Order: sequence, then C-alpha cells, then structure tokens
Amino acid sequence: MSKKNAPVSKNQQFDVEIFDLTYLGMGVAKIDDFPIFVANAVPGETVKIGITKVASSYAFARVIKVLVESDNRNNDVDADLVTTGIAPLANLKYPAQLKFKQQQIEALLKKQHLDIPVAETIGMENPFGYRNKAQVPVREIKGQLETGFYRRNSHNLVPIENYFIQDPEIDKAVNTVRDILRKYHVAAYDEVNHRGVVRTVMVRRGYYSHEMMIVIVTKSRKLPMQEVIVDEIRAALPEVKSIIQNINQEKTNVILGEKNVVLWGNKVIFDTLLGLKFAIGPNSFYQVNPQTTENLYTLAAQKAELSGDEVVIDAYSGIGTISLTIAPKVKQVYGVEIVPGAIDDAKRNADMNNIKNVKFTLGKAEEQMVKWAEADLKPDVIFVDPPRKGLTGELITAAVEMAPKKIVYISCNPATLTRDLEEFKQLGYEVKGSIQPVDQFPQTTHVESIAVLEKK
Ligand SMILES: C[S@@+](CC[C@H](N)C(=O)[O-])C[C@H]1O[C@@H](n2cnc3c(N)ncnc32)[C@H](O)[C@@H]1O
Repeated sequence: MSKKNAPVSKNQQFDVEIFDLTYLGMGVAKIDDFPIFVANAVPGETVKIGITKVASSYAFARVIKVLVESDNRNNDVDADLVTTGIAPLANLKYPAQLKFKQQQIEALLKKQHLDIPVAETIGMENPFGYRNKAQVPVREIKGQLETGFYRRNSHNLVPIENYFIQDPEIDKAVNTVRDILRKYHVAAYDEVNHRGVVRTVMVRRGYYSHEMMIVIVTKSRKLPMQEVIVDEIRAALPEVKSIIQNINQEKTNVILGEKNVVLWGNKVIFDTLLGLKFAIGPNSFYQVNPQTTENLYTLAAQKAELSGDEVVIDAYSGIGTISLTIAPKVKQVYGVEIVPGAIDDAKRNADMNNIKNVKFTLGKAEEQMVKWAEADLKPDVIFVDPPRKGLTGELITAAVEMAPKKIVYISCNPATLTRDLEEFKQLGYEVKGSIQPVDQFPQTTHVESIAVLEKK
C-alpha cells in the first residue's frame, strides 16, 4: 500500500481500541487493517487519537482523550517521562509491566517456533530511583543551557529535573552541575552546527559506597572556567570522588569519546557488589541496577550448579563482575572483554579482592572463543552476557565445540536471545527448564533474562 492509499492522513482524529503493545511500549490500534502506533495508550483502552505521522504501511498517533481507561493504566506519572525515552512503560502499573516483559519473550519464542516456557518476571520491591548512572544530554533552549532527555524518535530536548528512575542523588547532581555551567556561561553543544562546549553530563553513584563520579563530556579540548567549576561541584556535592572531562570531538551519537582528563580526584569510583569491591572507570560498562544485578548474578550462579571444580569462561566480562563473583565457587575463570579500560578495571578488581584464579584477556569474544576452542580449552560452564546485538555464529559454534556441560546466557535483548537459542538448538544445545526474566530496567521496555542451555 502506498502512503497515498493509507486510510488515514495527518491530523485526522479517530476513536480506536488499543489491542496490543509494541516492544517499544506503543499502543497498537488498527483502522481498516492499517496499524496505528499510539504513544501513551494502554491495551484494553478506547482512546480518541490524532494522527501525527503517516508512512506507507503504518502511522503514528497521539492520545487526545482516553475514553475507556484500562485498569492497568498508572495515572500517577508525568507524561514527559512516557513520551521521552526515560520511562516509556511508566504509564503501566508495575504488575502489568512485568507481564509485558514475560509476554515479549513468549511471543519471540513463538516466532522462532521454540517451545520453551518463560517464568514470571522477577520484579523489584521499589521499582523507582534505581539507576546508578545518568547520561544526560546538554543543549541550549531559548538562550539557556538545559539538561533533560530527547523526546522519543527525535533530537528535541525536553528539560527534566526529576528523572524518576535514577537515584535521586544523581538527579540532584545533574541539576547542580547544570546550574554551575549556567552560572559560568559555558556554552551547550549545538549538534546542528557541531559547535559549543558541553555535550553530556554523566553521573555515576555507588549504591553502597555513595561515591560519585561526574563526567563532563565536551566537544572542545578545553573546558572554560575549569577550576571554578570543579571547586563549585566539590563544594555543592561532597560525595564526589572523581571529576572527569571526557573529550568527544566527533559528529556522532556515541556519547563518550576516548580521551579522559581527570580534573580532580580519582580516575575511578569504587562500589560493592555481592560483597566484592569494584573499581569503575568512566568508559566501563557497569550494570545500572545494582539491586537486581545481585539477584541476577546469584540466580545465574545457582542455575550453573557449580560444585567447585569447574573451569569457566565468562564471555563479555566487562570489569569482571560475573567472573569475580563466581571465582570463589570454581577452579578457574577465563574472561574476555573488548574495552581496554574495562579489562584494566577487571584486573585491578581481581587484585583488590585478592582473587587469583581469574585470567582476563582483551579482545573480541567471538575471536577469543575460537582461539580457546583451537587451544582445546574444555570449560565446564560458559557464561555469555553480550550487548544487545547478541552472539555471532562463530562464537556459538566455538562454544558448542568446547562441549561445556552448561551455557548460561544472560541477555538484555530477547530478540537476539531467541535468535541465538534457535542456532544453539541446531547444534544440539537446548534450554533446560524455563527462561527467567529479571526486571533490571523497571518503567522501561528493556527485558533482561537468563537461559541455561545443555547438550541434548
Ligand atoms: C552486557 S555487558 C556485560 C558486562 C558484564 N558481564 C557485567 O555484567 O558487568 C556487555 C559487555 O560486552 C563488551 N563487548 C561488546 N562487544 C564485545 C565483543 N565483541 N567482544 C567482547 N566484549 C564485548 C562490552 O564492552 C560490555 O562490557
């Protein structure tokens, strides 16, 4: 159907029933079989919508009025948090969010013709204010430097002060840094002309340690008024242990550049996870929800049924969180990770916790796994915790060649998880029991889960 033949046009209004929710949390309605994706609409509702954009095979719309409201709607939330990418599921009551995540995995398994049960999502008791990290874009609006979040599918910044899912102390720090930058007339980055100074403010805060790191990402090499800015941040935020300028001169959506300049304090902050101490640098991945991460790793280790004698691979090992928390339960761990700073942190973390039976290798997991298979390494258990794009075919083949008793797959993207499970199945490894979703990212559409594979 061409756009001309679409049964709707921009600005038209309709009363529709919402019958589904996309994986991005948009309500779905149909007009003459033509799908309409409606921001901030909940399945089961009848809503009056206004069409905002028409493409050849679908259209987008906004809610003008909710005519029949779903019991699952949470009205107790600021609409900006739903329409920006911050908390797109916050318009659903929490039990409905947990169900949505379980159903996401079930639907994707069905598409792959995989008959695997999915357990109920393990949720949080208090699913707000959990994020230990913020990365907030900085832009100029009406002549003033603002921090906030982009409206969904756009680069229009919505100024925000309460981010709802971030540690409130982090929100406070972002707003404080914003005020200090304003006070000294530091220019915000202008992405159209690729001019200006500050692109992003990143804040990390240790959940247990309360140590704070402030990273000011700049387009320019120099941060004007650097000394006074540092002094004022330290005076206003006594938890700060590290102030870093990260330089990113590229025309890119990638947030951090490679060069870090320590403006004051340490290169890293420290926090504790499952009783171990971790150093966390600005460029290293560290799970953003420390409370559920402890559950996730405990569960992953339980599911691996470790007895103490195992040789284990931890592919995509980051700063060594999985490797080091399971090391005391096994004979030897081999970790592989692509980011040099994360490998440095991982080695330091092993030393700091006096853990000797872990070896970290810098490299691509897909290449290192092939090397280990060729070297005839015979791990008993392989943990994989890849980024959203999932595993490669060569990694899956190498993992199977090493013939482990178990492969524990921790996934942050059910689409690539189910794709990879299908490939493992072809090679004789199948999921034991059910897939377990764990809600690492409440109020958002992200779905984290654990699957354990065994040779059939
Ligand atoms: C989801 S994180 C998991 C990190 C760690 N397991 C944790 O829970 O803290 C994925 C990690 O994979 C790393 N990574 C991305 N692509 C990679 C690749 N091709 N080979 C190895 N590591 C990679 C990222 O830098 C990141 O640290």
